[in-house]
Amino acid sequence: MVLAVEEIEIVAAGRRILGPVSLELGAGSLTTIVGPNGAGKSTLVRAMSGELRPARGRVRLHGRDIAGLAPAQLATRRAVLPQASTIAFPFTVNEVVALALGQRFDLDAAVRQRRVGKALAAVDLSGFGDRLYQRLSGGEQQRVQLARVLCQSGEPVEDAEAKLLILDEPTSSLDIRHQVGVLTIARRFVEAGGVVVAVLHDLNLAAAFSDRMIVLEAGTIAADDAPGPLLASGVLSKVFGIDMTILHPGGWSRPAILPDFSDHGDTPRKSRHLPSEA
Ligand SMILES: Nc1ncnc2c1ncn2[C@@H]1O[C@H](COP(=O)(O)OP(=O)(O)OP(=O)(O)O)[C@@H](O)[C@H]1O
Repeated sequence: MVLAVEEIEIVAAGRRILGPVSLELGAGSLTTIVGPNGAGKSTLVRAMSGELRPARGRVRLHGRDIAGLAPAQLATRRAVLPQASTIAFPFTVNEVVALALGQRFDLDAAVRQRRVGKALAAVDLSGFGDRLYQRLSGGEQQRVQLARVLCQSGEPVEDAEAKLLILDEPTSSLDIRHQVGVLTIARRFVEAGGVVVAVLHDLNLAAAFSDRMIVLEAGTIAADDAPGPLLASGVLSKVFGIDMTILHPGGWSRPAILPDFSDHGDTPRKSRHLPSEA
């Protein structure tokens, strides 16, 4: 098992905001975490990354308690894309991505530059290296941050250990092509033996790309299953409090979800502006 979350509880401001939660992530799997605003998704992935200490329970990475791993040991085993990243200094794109290699004194300058270039190419930003990060668009900045994460992780498996990527809303600022691009990168990473866990708000993307979806509701796991059976169970309608129509264009493995507005009068299909209804 690459990551094991064992009965963790996170307490903030005297209140339990997550838990108890238990789950395991194995090599070669892409898991998405979905759920309403405030359900505890970011809290869970911050605990998985070792950033937040649980009040109870523990997180093990490759069998070792994550709380006992030094930052440099953590950095070579897991890489984290946080929900928001601000860079206060006028760094170039190359410099931001190279921050990922800060602790890797074993890598010489040529190897570092090669890794930075490879990561930028993966996110479709070749040629952006000398530009100032602060002057990029929101979506470009998000892709630079993903490049930083890819640069840090390197190969999906090294020394027979699968690497873990933790991505908190990696597609929130991206256009549709780059959303698909980012999740394709995540899929390639797991197909090469790595592990990815991603928080996503887009249920269609989550269903299309993940092996497993975990639904969080009020700090606990409401469902944990492969996308097909999970969507069929109706749990998403219950947790989000909205009727949904599930389409199955490609069979169970690639369902698509549409919100169902049919009980609420004005639906997009019944718009007065459609020529057929004029
Ligand atoms: N440091 C904190 N102190 C007090 N409450 C907190 C703290 N951090 C998070 N919370 C609360 O814990 C709950 C879970 O927050 P979290 O950010 O994990 O939600 P989320 O599922 O990621 O939400 P979103 O979809 O809006 O990003 C929220 O109600 C939030 O207000």
